[in-house]
Amino acid sequence: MVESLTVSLGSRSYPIHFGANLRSLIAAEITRLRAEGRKVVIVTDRAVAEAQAEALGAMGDGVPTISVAAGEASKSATELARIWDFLAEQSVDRGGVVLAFGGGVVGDLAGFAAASYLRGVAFYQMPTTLLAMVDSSVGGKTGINLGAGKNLVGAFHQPQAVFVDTDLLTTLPPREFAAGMAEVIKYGLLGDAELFAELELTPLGVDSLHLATVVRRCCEAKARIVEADEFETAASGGRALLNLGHTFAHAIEKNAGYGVYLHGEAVAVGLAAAARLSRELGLVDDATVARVERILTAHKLPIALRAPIGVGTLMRAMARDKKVRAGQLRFVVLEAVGQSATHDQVDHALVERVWREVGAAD
Ligand SMILES: NC(=O)c1ccc[n+]([C@@H]2O[C@H](COP(=O)([O-])OP(=O)(O)OC[C@H]3O[C@@H](n4cnc5c(N)ncnc54)[C@H](O)[C@@H]3O)[C@@H](O)[C@H]2O)c1
Ligand SMILES: O=C(O)C(=O)C[C@@H](O)[C@H](O)[C@H](O)COP(=O)(O)O
Ligand SMILES: [Zn+2]
Repeated sequence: MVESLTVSLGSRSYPIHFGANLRSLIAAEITRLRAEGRKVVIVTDRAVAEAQAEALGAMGDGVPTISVAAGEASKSATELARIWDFLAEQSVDRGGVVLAFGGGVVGDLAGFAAASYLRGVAFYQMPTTLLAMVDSSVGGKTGINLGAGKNLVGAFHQPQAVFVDTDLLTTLPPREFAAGMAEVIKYGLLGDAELFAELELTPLGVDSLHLATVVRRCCEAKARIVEADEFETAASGGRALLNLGHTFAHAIEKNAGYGVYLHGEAVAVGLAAAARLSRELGLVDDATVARVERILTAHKLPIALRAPIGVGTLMRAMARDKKVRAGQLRFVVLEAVGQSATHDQVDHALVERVWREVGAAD
């Protein structure tokens, strides 16, 4: 059975479909689009194309497909240009449709190619990682990395629809499943204390009977946040809350070298750091920090850097964060488990102390 929820954004509204064997639904959608004379292309990565060859074949029989190398390094200007060239070679016109079949890397990259090619063509998301199902496939943030920092070039471009089939996760490597759990735990921390408590009691695994329910709950949370603040312009709170842990995480990803920490692993260290920063600011107590660290560890996620990176280097990378205004860092902090807020004017000395606590070097 297919269940759906709508992300309500006026003319940019779209459904998120949940169910098993959604490939037949998407195959039908592709057939409908092609019957209307619309050119459909698929963007995926090589590991997904191999692990999910059957699903890809069932959906994309005869559909031109481009595969990028698996991993964060593909979120680059080089790969973006390769996809633009592919779209041109395939004579994709303004009625064209890009289907992103993969994790967050494929979704962000293909989504930005769709946002920019011919000044914008339609795209669909079929996420294949836990992280992409609960977070990156919803909300329309697309983009690539620069040497200077994560996601520094991109666009808001909402998909036409998202197809979430948790059966695709059976081939996902355990380390990648754990990385997705960092974003799930993020949802608990930023606004769903009940979800957090459930995960504390029973860590979620790929075999958990309620996996699909948890995925849907995260999508619902993200949909409501995005509906309220699509372009992340709220003066406080709003969509920026989805960035909990990310001011730290993006500095780690950039400085360790893209791909050394999976995004979710860097977010896990970032969540631990955000909890510690919230304690420094007097917002939460030691017990809350301990709960955050315990739940991350229980889901096989890091809570400290694996190898030291200099505090100065990390602080300089943070200055590139997209939440910075007039040179001031903006952090997402915890007020309790299940309650978060944005916080401006944080003393840099406190941030440096937190970096050292999670393993940064002088
Ligand atoms: N746009 C957003 O709102 C948003 C939100 C969160 C994260 N992101 C971005 O998402 C990216 C991380 O996404 P990710 O964690 O999905 O990583 P990913 O896209 O690199 O996928 C993880 C790995 O798993 C493999 N894989 C994917 N699905 C598989 C499957 N079903 N079976 C076997 N292997 C599979 C991939 O080939 C890859 O090697 C980062 O670039 C991050 O910045 C974006
Ligand atoms: O959708 C959002 O908004 C998010 O912040 C979700 C994050 O998990 C995601 O990593 C996002 O790509 C970060 O965006 P950025 O604007 O901080 O680069
Ligand atoms: Zn993220």
